[in-house]
Amino acid sequence: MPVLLNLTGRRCVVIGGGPVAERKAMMLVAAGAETVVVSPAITDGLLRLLKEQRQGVWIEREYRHGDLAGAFLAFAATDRTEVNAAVAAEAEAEGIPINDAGDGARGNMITPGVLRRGGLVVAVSTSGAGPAAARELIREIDQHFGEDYEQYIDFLSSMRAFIKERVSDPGRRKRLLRRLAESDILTSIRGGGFHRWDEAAMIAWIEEQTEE
Ligand SMILES: C[C@@]1(CC(=O)O)C2=NC(=C\c3[nH]c(c(CCC(=O)O)c3CC(=O)O)Cc3[nH]c(c(CC(=O)O)c3CCC(=O)O)/C=C3\N/C(=C\2)[C@@H](CCC(=O)O)[C@]3(C)CC(=O)O)/[C@H]1CCC(=O)O
Ligand SMILES: NC(=O)c1ccc[n+]([C@@H]2O[C@H](COP(=O)([O-])OP(=O)(O)OC[C@H]3O[C@@H](n4cnc5c(N)ncnc54)[C@H](O)[C@@H]3O)[C@@H](O)[C@H]2O)c1
Repeated sequence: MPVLLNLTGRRCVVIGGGPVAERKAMMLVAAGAETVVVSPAITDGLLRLLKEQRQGVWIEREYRHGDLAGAFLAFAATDRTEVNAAVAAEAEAEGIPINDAGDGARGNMITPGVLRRGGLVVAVSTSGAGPAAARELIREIDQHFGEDYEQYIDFLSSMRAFIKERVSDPGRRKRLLRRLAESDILTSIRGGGFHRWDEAAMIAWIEEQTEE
């Protein structure tokens, strides 16, 4: 069951500082998490992120039991199986979800390949069968989702908020939201002929749907 987590301000701990840890930490910082990396050495990319941009904290030493205190999520990404296993055991004991980059099955959460277009999120997972294949599929999907989707999601977001604010009857609201999802706005955005709707246009659309 894939879920999207809101990580804003949440403490997330990454153990290890190689390219794999860098990928996980970048994702956490982008999600607004309070990111903590514990590792005696880190990649240049992580150094830039954590020290120069001050987006997160680098604890410059090996993992110690207790490093996961207060963590919302934990990531074990060292190149040492016994360390990753110890991190996984601490997380398990503390009830903290754990991603083990060296052994997907030992952890209880895996990171899928992800494509984002504004609010649109496409995730691809092979359930650990072939992570490189997940990455390739994302590249393929990437070609099918242009910037037009970003505009489309923006439009859906403002229109949905407007409908929720103006239409109180649940049945009518549901019908309108379904019509909205079925509308050909995306086609018109793609054709280049779409202009942001003002309040009058939104009201007109709602009335048009109600008349039919
Ligand atoms: C999608 C992506 C997201 C991300 O990491 O953020 C991701 N792996 C990526 C790339 C990648 N990983 C590996 C290669 C080398 C080729 C190969 O082996 O196939 C490449 C390709 C590359 O680097 O180009 C090796 C590898 N990966 C795992 C193991 C251990 C094991 O098998 O359990 C080993 C063997 C290690 C060893 O040999 O020791 C485990 C996991 N990797 C996952 C995710 C989770 C399952 C996702 C799924 O399948 O749904 C899972 C279970 C746990 C996790 O890490 O969450 C990311 C694409 C990022 C992007 O888009 O750029
Ligand atoms: N999940 C994935 O996507 C994926 C992809 C490739 C490899 N892997 C696995 O993940 C592991 C890490 O990959 P990498 O390329 O980043 O490895 P790496 O060897 O480049 O980096 C390992 C990092 O772990 C740190 N480290 C070592 N011992 C530590 C300790 N006791 N406490 C804290 N940090 C410690 C090192 O300082 C280093 O920064 C690999 O060994 C492999 O098993 C996973």
